[in-house]
Amino acid sequence: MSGAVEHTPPSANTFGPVKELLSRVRESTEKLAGNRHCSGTYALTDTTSGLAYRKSSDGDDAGWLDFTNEDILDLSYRKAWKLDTSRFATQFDVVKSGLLDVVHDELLRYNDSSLKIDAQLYKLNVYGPGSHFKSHLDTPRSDRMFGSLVIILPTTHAGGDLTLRFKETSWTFESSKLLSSKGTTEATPSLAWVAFYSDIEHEVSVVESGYRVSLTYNLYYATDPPLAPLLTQTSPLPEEATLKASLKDLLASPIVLPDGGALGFGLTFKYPVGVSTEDIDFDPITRRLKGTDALVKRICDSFNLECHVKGLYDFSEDFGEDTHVYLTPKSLPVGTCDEDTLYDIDINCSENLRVINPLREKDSKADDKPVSAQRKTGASPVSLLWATPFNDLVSVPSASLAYGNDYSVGWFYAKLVLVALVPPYKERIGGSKATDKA
Ligand SMILES: O=C(O)CCC(=O)C(=O)O
Ligand SMILES: [Fe+2]
Repeated sequence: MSGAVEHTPPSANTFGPVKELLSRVRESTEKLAGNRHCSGTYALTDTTSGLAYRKSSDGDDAGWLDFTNEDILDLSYRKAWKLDTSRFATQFDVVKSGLLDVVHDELLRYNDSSLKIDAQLYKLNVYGPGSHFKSHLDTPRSDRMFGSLVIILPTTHAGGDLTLRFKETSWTFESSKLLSSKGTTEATPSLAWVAFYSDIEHEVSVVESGYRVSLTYNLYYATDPPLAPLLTQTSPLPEEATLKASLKDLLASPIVLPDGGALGFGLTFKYPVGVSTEDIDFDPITRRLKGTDALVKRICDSFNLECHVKGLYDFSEDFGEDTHVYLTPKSLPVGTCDEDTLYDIDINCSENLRVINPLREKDSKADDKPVSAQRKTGASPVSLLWATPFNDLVSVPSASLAYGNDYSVGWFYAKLVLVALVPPYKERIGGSKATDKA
């Protein structure tokens, strides 16, 4: 075959050792532990504790709440209410408070340190006895939104804890306890705050007594370029060294992707992808990865592996062959998939990659034939080893419903993966030593 894949056919007896090296990379990637949330308290003063609000949406009758003196808190008889930012103003200034620097250190620890956080005040929530907030994910307001910051103001209440759930784990922020213990030991009350990636499921349990008042902020990556990157040094986690070592061994092996290819990492977090009729570019997400996803990229960077977030589209079921798996830098049109669509993907965009699994037990030549033998100029075939499996992790904002609620038309949302390009063995042996960049 004179197809575009020039790979040395791996003999079946090298599969075992390659799989072994790969499974070490997978295990060490899965063991990486990064922050998904961070929290604390913050002391208020008499110039940061006031909040003004309009009593009705059209009138100018205003109310004032002073959280250093919560006895005067005289809230509505209603169980729960919320105000958007057209109805209230708060003296507390999240930028001046320095909280965003802490959030940056904790949640954007592994990202390019020049990324800045833009916090947009979003809502004021008041929960009276019996009210709660049922489990939900925060709707992404843009592709740049990565997190949520919740500030719980110091009012005496019981219950109303905020629980975060991620995969099988959960974590509860008992703000009521934090606030009441602060209140008794300190002259000025403190607020309690928690920030988390907004694709993490969370809920507020029932408030048993008193009122719980929270301010929510949406956290975005700021668009304006920073003056100069901050040179912060973060101390590596022990698990990082394990991943580096296993990746080093993988890359140092001549039987692993001898002619080059790619490593694929299924992402751990969800990323907002705006739904539009235009192509959606996945590449900017490469710089906006969260937590351990950012850490994996950072470690790949340290081996000089070029990394890109790509969408993975698997049309194998539609065409009964497992060679119809594509990695694309941009979203494919939403709609049904037919031969023409597939032909477009395969032939019209040389940036699209067609995934070849070098560890397939079957005869790889036969598998290449239907696409690459007949269509020579299309998507470039790439030998790809899955370091961690891919999953359905792309969060589609509710705006997607603008297309209507009829899901039967067929939706092809990409699964997002981090693709690390691996140079051929001969080229990488010189450069496989991890630098101290990570
Ligand atoms: O009040 C809270 O603690 C959380 C509120 C919340 O999750 C939201 O407004 O989306
Ligand atoms: Fe929320």
